[in-house]
Amino acid sequence: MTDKNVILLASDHAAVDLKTVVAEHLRSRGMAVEDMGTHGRDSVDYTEYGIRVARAISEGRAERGILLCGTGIGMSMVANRFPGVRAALCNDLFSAGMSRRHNDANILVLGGRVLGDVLARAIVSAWLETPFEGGRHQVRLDHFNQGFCDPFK
Ligand SMILES: O=C(CO)[C@H](O)[C@H](O)[C@H](O)COP(=O)(O)O
Repeated sequence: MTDKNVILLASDHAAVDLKTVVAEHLRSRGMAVEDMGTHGRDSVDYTEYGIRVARAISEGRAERGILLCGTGIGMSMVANRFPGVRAALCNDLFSAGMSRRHNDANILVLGGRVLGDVLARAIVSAWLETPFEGGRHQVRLDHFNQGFCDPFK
């Protein structure tokens, strides 16, 4: 069973400060946050923390997550390997909205060395508030579920 009101969060050391900003922003919006680490500024591997959130979303333990690393690139690479995960790296507002409207993204990825606090908060709000449009976009997402995008099928 998933809890729609819980957002899973994780980052590496490069984005741990922005993760705190994002967590406070989510709580101020009345959302519950499960912070899956890292919790300090010591150097860690983004892979270890990315899989925590991606696996939980893939297994249906929560509906949405937010991952952060220096650029967001590494976390995106990790998360999109998990079945059912649609992770979107959005370091701008337009992409954040579109990742929901067209891609039904269930993980938002942010770059802690790219974004300032104000823009990061705005991106998170846009991502939370924007609904999926369905229709032709659902047809395309179904292709993922049907193995259409699997290279060896
Ligand atoms: O994975 C990344 C890039 O795709 C992240 O930006 C990491 O945070 C970054 O590579 C960490 O770099 P560092 O030199 O080890 O701090």
